[in-house]
Amino acid sequence: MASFVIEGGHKLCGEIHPQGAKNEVLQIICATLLTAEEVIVNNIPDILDVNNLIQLMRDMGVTVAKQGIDSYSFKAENVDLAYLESDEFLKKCSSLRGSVMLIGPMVARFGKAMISKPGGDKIGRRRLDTHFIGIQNLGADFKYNDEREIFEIAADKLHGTYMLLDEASVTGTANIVMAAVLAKGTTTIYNAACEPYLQQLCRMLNRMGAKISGIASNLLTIEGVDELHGTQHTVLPDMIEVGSFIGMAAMTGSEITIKRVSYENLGIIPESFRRLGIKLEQRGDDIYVPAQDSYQIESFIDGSIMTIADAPWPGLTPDLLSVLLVVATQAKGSVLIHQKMFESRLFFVDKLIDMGAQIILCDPHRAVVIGHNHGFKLRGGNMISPDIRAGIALLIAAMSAEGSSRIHNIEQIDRGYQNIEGRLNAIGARITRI
Ligand SMILES: CC(=O)N[C@H]1[C@@H](OP(=O)(O)OP(=O)(O)OC[C@H]2O[C@@H](n3ccc(=O)[nH]c3=O)[C@H](O)[C@@H]2O)O[C@H](CO)[C@@H](O)[C@@H]1O
Ligand SMILES: C=C(OP(=O)(O)O)C(=O)O
Repeated sequence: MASFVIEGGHKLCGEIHPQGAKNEVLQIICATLLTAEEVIVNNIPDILDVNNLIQLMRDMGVTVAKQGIDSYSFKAENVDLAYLESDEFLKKCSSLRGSVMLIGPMVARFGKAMISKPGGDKIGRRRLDTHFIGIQNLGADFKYNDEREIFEIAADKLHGTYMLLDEASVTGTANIVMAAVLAKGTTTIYNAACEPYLQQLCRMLNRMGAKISGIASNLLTIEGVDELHGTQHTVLPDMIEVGSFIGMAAMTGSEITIKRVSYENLGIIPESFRRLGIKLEQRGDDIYVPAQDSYQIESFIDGSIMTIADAPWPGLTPDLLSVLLVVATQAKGSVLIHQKMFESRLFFVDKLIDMGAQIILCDPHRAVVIGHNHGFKLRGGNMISPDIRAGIALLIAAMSAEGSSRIHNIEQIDRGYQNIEGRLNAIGARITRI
C-alpha cells in the first residue's frame, strides 16, 4: 500500500491541465467492442482504472496499440469468447467497476456475456438492477451461477422496446444503450442518465453508424442497426478533476488557471463552488481562480442555511460532494452537505474532525459544516483514503494544513487522478509518494 506524505501550507501558482474524464473513457473503451473495425480514442488518462480496463481488453483478444502520448487504437476483430468464461477474467472484472459495461456490447455483438460482481469504491450499496432489467427488457436471459458466483447472460438476438428506468443510472444507461444499438427495432429509454459521459458515448456511437436521438435529454430513442464501424473519439476533460482543482485553489488560498476545461460541459459545477463564495472566472475555455483570503457561503434567498446536495445530471454530481465539503471547512458560514445517492461516502469526515474541522455528521447522508473562515488552520494528520473522492478531499485538507500529513491507501486516488503529485508539485505543492 503506497502513501503520500504532504507538507502543508504551500500555495499553488500557475496553470494546470485536467486529464481526460475517467467515467467517460470507461464507457468509450467498452463501446469499442461493438465493432470489428478500428476505433481510435484520444485524451485517455493514464490512471489505474483505465489501465486495468485496457489490459482486460487485451486479455480478451482486442488488439490495442498506443498511438501517441494519450491515444490508443482498439480493434475487436478476434475476441476470445472462451477467455470470458475463465476465472481469471471474472476475477479481474470484480476489481473494476467499469467492467460492468462490457455486458451490453458483448451480448449485443456476440450473444453472450459473463460478469462477476464488479468492484469500484466502497461507498455504499451499488445495485445493478437498472443494468440487468434493461438488458433483460431487450430480450437477454440472465442466470445466476451459484457455484461460481457469476451472472451468465445470453441472447440470440436483442429486440428494441420501450423502457422506463427505475433510476437514472449512469453506467446502467450506458450499458443499455450499447446493447440497444445493435438490437432489432427501436428502443426508447425514459429516465435515462444524461451526463456528458453519456452524451459523448452516444455521439461516438452515432459516428460509428448507430441511430440515437434525444442525446443530452432523459429520453433516448435508438433505432437498431445491423453493424457499426470504426471511428475516432476524443474524451472530454474530467469535470471531477476540474472541480477538485477549484477546491484545492480555494482551500490553499492559491491563484491558479485550469486550462481547457470544456466549460459548457461542466453544468452546475462552477455555480456550486460560487455558492460557497469561491470566486472563479471563465476565461475562454479556461477557469481562473484568484487567490482568496476568505470566501463566504451564500444563504438561500429566504435566508435559510445553504444546502448542497447531489442529483442526477443536470443536477450536481455526487462525485464532487467530498471536495465541496472539505472546502466548506475553511469558508465563512455554514452549509449542509446532503449526499443523497450513496450511503457511506461521508464517513471520512471523522478524519477532517481529527484535523480540527467543525463538522456534525447528522446521519450517513448529511453533514453540517461550520467554516473556520481561515481563522484556524487544519492540523496535519495520519489517515487512510477510503475511496477515490474522499482521497482527493483528504489530500486537499492536508495541502492546506499546518504541518505534515500522511495519507495511506493512495491506490484509491490513483484510480482516478493521473500522476497527481507530479502535476501538483509542478505548481507548488509538496507531496512525496512513499
Ligand atoms: C464508473 C462510473 O461512471 N461511475 C460513476 C457512476 O456510477 P454508477 O453508474 O455505478 O452509479 P449509478 O448512476 O448507477 O448510481 C449511483 C448511486 O446513486 C443512486 N441513484 C442513482 C440515480 C438516481 O436517480 N437516484 C439514485 O439514488 C443509485 O442507487 C446508486 O446508489 O455514476 C455515479 C453517480 O453519478 C458516480 O458516483 C460514479 O462515479
Ligand atoms: C465512485 C466513483 O468511481 P467508481 O464508480 O469507479 O467506483 C467516482 O469516480 O467517484
